[in-house]
Amino acid sequence: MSPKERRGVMNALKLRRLRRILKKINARADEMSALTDAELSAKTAEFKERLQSGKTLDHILVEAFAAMREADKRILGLFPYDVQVLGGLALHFGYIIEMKTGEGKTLTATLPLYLNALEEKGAILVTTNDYLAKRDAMEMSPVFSFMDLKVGVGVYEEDEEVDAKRKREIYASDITYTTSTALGFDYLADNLAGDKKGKFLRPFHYVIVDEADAVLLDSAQTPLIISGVPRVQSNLYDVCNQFVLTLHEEEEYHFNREDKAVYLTVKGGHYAENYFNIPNLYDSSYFELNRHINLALRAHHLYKKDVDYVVVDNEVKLLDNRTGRILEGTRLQSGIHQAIETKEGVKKTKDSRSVASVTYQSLFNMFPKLSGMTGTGKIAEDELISTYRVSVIVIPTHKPVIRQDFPDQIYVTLPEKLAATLTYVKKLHAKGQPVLLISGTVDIAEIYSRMLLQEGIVHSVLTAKNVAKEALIIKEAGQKGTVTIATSLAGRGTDIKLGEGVAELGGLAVIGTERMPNSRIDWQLRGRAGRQGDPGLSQFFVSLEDELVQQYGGKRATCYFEENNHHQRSDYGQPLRQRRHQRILKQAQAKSEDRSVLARQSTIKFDESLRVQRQKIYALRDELIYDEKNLSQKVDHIVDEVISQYLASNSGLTERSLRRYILDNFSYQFQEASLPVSIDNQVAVKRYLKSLYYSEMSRKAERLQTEEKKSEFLRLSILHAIDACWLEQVDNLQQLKNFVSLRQAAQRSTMTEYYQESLRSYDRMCQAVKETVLRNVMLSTIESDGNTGYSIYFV
Ligand SMILES: Nc1ncnc2c1ncn2[C@@H]1O[C@H](COP(=O)(O)OP(=O)(O)OP(=O)(O)O)[C@@H](O)[C@H]1O
Repeated sequence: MSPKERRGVMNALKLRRLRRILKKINARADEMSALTDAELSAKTAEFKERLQSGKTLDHILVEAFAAMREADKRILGLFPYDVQVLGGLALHFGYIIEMKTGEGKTLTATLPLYLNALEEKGAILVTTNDYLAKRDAMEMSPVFSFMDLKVGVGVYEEDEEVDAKRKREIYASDITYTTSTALGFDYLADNLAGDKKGKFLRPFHYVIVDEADAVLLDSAQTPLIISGVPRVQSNLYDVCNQFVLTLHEEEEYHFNREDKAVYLTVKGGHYAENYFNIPNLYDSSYFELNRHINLALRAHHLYKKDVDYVVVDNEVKLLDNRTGRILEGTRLQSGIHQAIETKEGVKKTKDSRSVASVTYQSLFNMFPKLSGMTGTGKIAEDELISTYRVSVIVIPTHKPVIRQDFPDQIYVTLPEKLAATLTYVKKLHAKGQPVLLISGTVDIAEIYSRMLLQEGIVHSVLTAKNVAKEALIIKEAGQKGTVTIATSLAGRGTDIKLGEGVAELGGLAVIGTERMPNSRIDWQLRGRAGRQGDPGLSQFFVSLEDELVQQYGGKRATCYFEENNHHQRSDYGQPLRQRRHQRILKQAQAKSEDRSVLARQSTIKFDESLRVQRQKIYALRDELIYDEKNLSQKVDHIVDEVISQYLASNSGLTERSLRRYILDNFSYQFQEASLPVSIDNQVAVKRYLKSLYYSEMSRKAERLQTEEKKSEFLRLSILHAIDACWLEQVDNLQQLKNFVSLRQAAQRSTMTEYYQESLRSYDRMCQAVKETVLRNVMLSTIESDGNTGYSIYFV
């Protein structure tokens, strides 16, 4: 049995189990429809009671689905089809469901959301953009309120100030519609809170991720980052920029375009040692220099002006290379932005460091129950299983898909492809068939737009600039005679209904102007036609000059292109018909997909130690925030440990060094003429240092007056210490990651090295936290405002 056949059998088996439950749900339909409105909505309270008395979700599953299905019919006028109930069941059981576009995923999700919200721990639906989150929440909330459940929306207007109290209300809702980005940033913000008042999230419970493959895989490369305090600006940018200008490719540095990797060769390493007059570039004392050389190399070779960024008004601004738009306010992290600024000779901005960051993998893996919906999940199942431990079920369509997917038309050059696409569009347009032309980038979309204008064909262009407006336009893309040009992101998640008489013309025609970096996106694009059993067609036009082929097509494709890239060919303008060209295309796409999988795996591996450390730190913070007992004892213990450690590691203690230690850690005003202990008597020194601590604590206790305030003071002292040291550590790990990737050149086992070093730095951080706690309690000042309030100033 081939892997594909095996998957088919597995899928059928999974569906069989769900179908048995579906049968039971169907059997309850009449009983539910006989209920009055009041009786139906009272079901919610009844289910909750049953859960409280020890029943599980699976006990009430059949009845709850049947009740919610009836509510959907009464309130929304939509009775979920059998396939939607199957989809809903799979979502409840923690699968990612593959449901074709237009099959009604929004309605499907109401069933498992309802069931899982009954446990009163919250159910979250995550979509890809604000517009969809708001739209789905608005459209579905009538049925949830009818069933006595509250709906919250986790996305806000751009200028809206949302405080923790309001967020707490939103996340306390039974069902929250939000986006992956909003949820990620909220998670980080919640864990930066200094007290209970600032916390707003409940522990994660159940989530459904819409467009699961896009969120869980494609976006998973870019972590969400909250940036903060600027790092001290380095002057190494300029010297390293000068240095890399003197290097020769393949001599002193190696550049792999496919892997997007650039690094010094062994010879380059020696050259750097000579250039900077240092003994060993890879020694840890030259960490910063090495890092800056790496940054400069990357700035020069991996980031292209006008492709990856533009320089406007003496500022480097990043471009979104999928849409070609400027990403306002977005900056590259960890010094690469500054390295590009140096390369372009513009003024360097401050290099801010990341205060907190999380990847989608870590975020969604925190949910005890994760499920998702997508039009194209099966292709990526292996990766979804290995990364998220969720498997995929393909849900059959309500009506058979009758869309025709034609084989690609492949041309040698871009102009041939453009001309052929235009001819095809004109042919379809002449008979009134609506056309949706989808391009990979804004540039190409604009070229097509100009060509259509020259032909006098009226059309709309959508480039994902204004999601809400574009949703309205794309809704109309199925009307007779309509031509719409869109980038692959524009208008997704919007249903395209066919206009009158369009079905007879063959339905909507989706035309792809290039193959996308992965076949899942191709299928999503095709899926915009032929929804719910509508007729439709899809056709891709491709050239050997396309980015995908150029980058991943290999030598044979490049040679063939170079030999045939001229007008004199007898078959100029004709599509290439040999099978080998289809094969080249397929292999190029497969290679591009493999690269992305590898890149994601590497991100996950790097993220692993950060994830483990972050969870420990966040748990520690929560313990401090919610559980304040025995803080005094805890701090006593920490102080004792720090002092012992200090004495143990300073056997040759002098009076001068002890004085310095006291000034740095115990009191700025320490002025006693002679120390009242013998420096050789460690026990006495320790006793003396502790006495300094105790007397300072009693001074502070007097100021703070109540036990409650004293406890608050200690809590803040620890929290500040953790936050300050953790901030360093996040930044450290980021730097370490860059540093270690650089060492890949030296063929060491980079991951092992990274894990070992990150563990060591974590231990160092824990020690630093304790030392900072001591300094915080000793050196902080408390100012009372004359009434009952006071402010604490930490060092
Ligand atoms: N059970 C149903 N009965 C009648 N109409 C339905 C039913 N379910 C969904 N629909 C309609 O089908 C259309 C498509 O729904 P929806 O946009 O949710 O599909 P989708 O699967 O989410 O699409 P996309 O993949 O674009 O997100 C909507 O107009 C919806 O009202």
